[in-house]
Amino acid sequence: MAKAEIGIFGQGTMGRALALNLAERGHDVAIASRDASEIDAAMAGAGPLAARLHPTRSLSEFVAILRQPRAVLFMIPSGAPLDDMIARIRLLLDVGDTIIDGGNADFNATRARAADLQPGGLHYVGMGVSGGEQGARHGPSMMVGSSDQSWAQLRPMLHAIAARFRGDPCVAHVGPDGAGHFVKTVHNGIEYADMQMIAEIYGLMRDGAGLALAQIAERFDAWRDGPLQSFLIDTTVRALRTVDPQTGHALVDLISDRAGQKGTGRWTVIEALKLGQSASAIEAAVAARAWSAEKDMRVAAEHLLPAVQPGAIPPPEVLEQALLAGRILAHAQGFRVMQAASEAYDWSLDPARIAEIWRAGCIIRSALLDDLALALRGDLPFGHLVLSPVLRARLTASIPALRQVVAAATLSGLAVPSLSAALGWYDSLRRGRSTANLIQAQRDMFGAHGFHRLDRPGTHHGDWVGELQSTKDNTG
Ligand SMILES: NC(=O)C1=CN([C@@H]2O[C@H](COP(=O)(O)OP(=O)(O)OC[C@H]3O[C@@H](n4cnc5c(N)ncnc54)[C@H](OP(=O)(O)O)[C@@H]3O)[C@@H](O)[C@H]2O)C=CC1
Ligand SMILES: O=C(CO)[C@H](O)[C@H](O)COP(=O)(O)O
Repeated sequence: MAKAEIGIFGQGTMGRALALNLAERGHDVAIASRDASEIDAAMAGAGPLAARLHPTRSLSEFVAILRQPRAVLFMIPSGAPLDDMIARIRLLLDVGDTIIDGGNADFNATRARAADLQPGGLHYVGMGVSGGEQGARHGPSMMVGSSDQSWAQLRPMLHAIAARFRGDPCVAHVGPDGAGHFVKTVHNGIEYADMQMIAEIYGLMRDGAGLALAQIAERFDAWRDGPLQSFLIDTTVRALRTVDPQTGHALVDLISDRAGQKGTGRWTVIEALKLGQSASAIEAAVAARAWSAEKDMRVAAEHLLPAVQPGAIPPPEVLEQALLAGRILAHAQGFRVMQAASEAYDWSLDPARIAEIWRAGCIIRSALLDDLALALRGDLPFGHLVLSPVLRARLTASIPALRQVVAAATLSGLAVPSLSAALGWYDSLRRGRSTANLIQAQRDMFGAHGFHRLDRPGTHHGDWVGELQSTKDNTG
């Protein structure tokens, strides 16, 4: 008998937590996994909520227990595992049923999957879910890309389980097909930049100022209630204060300094470049993770390349403001990329609503997002957050600190790639006259690419003086 309103395939970290969240809000959920022991563990750990969970042991049993039109949520790795599961389950579904991918997926693949399923009458939803295990269990932030029909079907359940910010559910139908996964991808890109900038400030305190771990934790702790207030600063304080029970050492000092990455940061940068945009602070964060992985080379390089004597590191209040400026700029880059995608794919993304649903539940939730939501609802000259009156004032106050920190780090030979990329972007935007006139001259000289003049219309070429020294050398 069809009993369940939704089915969740994949009972790993996220699938299991979402199933319990739905059950707690009174929804009947069918659960399935390729691994029967995951189902047993999910049922055993559900306590009284087990009454609302319906364990299934085969795909046909899973589909049969779902009310029609069916809604099947996959919480498994994107890519080949998902494609394989879609190929199997589509044979069992009926016209009007909906497949939802709640994992982190490349939005291009989401669009292709939606287009592939549509002729057979199946709906496909790409839904970004953020908040990690705790978010999924007690209230995630969700970014839904779907048809209006699928949104109407899913909305009551998603509203019920979403995180709430002052009563507002942190879930939105952001656009069609790939829009939800695109927005989630950019969310993760911002997450990468925020984490990297926090790590850069930690590095300045550790390697520049020579502070002990407890002192660094104290500094971050003091920022928890100020303008940097956020989930990621909270996680930083907890990380810095956790002691390994086996050794009695600070756990963070025992963790290998090679960062992992599953792809969403990289996708943000790739899509930004494809759209003719730059997300340089996010790119620097992706690159920093990649460089961190080259541990053996770095250890060797420390002895082969000249050391730099660290100079004075700015005081905590300056570090705090610098981190705030960097955070604002990373978000501004992310929102700029989303705006470009919205135009390119005709999505009509509502950036203010996106900021609103990121105010609770997700990994990048922070006090800043409330300001961003306000700024995005207001006047946004040239579509740039850095020009909104709210953020202009914030940046005017905090950019001098960012300059001070980037300068001190540079002179001390301490890498702050994300903070300095953010500052470089800000300084590029801030100049009415760039240096691209020289680039245009070079392009015309070596490739006859042409240029526009300030004093007359049309495309022109230069009558360049002299000859190229390198050409003379080669022919001589
Ligand atoms: N963890 C997090 O903080 C977040 C994760 N996500 C995304 O959610 C999705 C699930 O992540 P998470 O729950 O953390 O991952 P887990 O590794 O905890 O669970 C993955 C689940 O997918 C199943 N699975 C793996 N490969 C296959 C396959 N080839 N066919 C069928 N099932 C398969 C696993 O089964 P088995 O145990 O048998 O391998 C398991 O049930 C991912 O797309 C991830 O990117 C999104 C937001 C946050
Ligand atoms: O989506 C998330 C949060 O929003 C996940 O935590 C994400 O998988 C982390 O990415 P990575 O493993 O690349 O650091």
